[in-house]
Amino acid sequence: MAASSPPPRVESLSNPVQQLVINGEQVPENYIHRNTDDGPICASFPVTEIPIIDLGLLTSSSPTGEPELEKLRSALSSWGCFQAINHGMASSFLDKVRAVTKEFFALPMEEKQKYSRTLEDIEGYGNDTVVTEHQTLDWTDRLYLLVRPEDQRKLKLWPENPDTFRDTLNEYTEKLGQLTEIVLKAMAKSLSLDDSCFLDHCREGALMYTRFNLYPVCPRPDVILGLKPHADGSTITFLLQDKEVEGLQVLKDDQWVGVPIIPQALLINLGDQSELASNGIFKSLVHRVVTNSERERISVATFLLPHPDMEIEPANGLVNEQRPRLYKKVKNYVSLYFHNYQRGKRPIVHSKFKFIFLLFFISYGLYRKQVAQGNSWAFIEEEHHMVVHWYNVLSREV
Ligand SMILES: O=C(O)CCC(=O)C(=O)O
Ligand SMILES: [Fe+2]
Repeated sequence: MAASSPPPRVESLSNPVQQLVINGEQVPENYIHRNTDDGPICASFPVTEIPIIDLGLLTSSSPTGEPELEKLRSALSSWGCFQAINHGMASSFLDKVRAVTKEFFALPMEEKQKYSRTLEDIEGYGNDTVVTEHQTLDWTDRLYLLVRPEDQRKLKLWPENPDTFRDTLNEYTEKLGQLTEIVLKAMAKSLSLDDSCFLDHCREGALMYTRFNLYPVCPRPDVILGLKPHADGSTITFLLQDKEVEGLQVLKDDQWVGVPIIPQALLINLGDQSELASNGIFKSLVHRVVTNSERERISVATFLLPHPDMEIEPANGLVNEQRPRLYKKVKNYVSLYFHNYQRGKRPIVHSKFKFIFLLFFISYGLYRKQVAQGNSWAFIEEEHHMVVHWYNVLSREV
């Protein structure tokens, strides 16, 4: 092969991390983070209070709901997540979801491998797809299942062991479906938009995937991550954390901070598709998972995604002359997402208008010209608004 030809395409499945641990194998090189632009990997970053939102108050029509809506808007614009309490699920039920997750991962390897994913599919039991030779792998095993729409479920990948697994997942999905409506409506209300603005993305044919994560005990937590930094590609994500073992960290003001465990809470993360639909007012949460040399950890993440044919773009009410349109229209964002994730990149960057700087450049040029001609400020302002207006109109068509 000529020296200039591209390296061969590497696409394969990696072995379950649990298998490496059981076999006592040396940690393969491709799990080690060599150049951490993202700062040191450290499990002991400060644990900080994440905003707590009472979902019962969000649905209340009395004035007590107003401050909670304001809290929600502020949490999603500054953090991109919140701890949801009073969500209608009993603590004993959340414990049951955690218990079936642990029981599944505790099964013998041959039993779990009955549900193994293939290279062509994202669903099933397994680990990262290796897409490039430079990829750093995550220290985690997963069981990834589509739970909605129900008629698209691949039941052959749904464990029959433990025997309560399927019923528990069914009930959990049902309950998260109810919460979805509450949260998406409140998100719209908090921005003074029509109630259906975010909900419309997730009605007919919307997808819901649940991912059961296991982070086995790791011999090198100083250089290995459970999950590399990412923001979810979803509209929102519901995350049920391990009840005892911490590990999730979020990026806040360029610092990694640990997320405390509130056993009865669900952490709700804002995904890229809502950042985009809110024209950047809400921020999708950048997060990662650190590993632990003493205890394994589990978590259960449920991702809510628009139907792949649905076009998502900044809401009309959030694009104006003061706030130009920041993102392009996207469709099937998740396909873009996976391609980038394994390469450690953020796909939302590709949805940003690259030529927003042009807007400022043109405005500045006009400003200089008008000042030179001695025109009034009001005239200059009017011309600036016209430029922004045309930018908004034209960027809609891209
Ligand atoms: O395990 C966690 O706490 C986070 C999981 C997560 O971020 C994901 O599955 O996308
Ligand atoms: Fe995530």
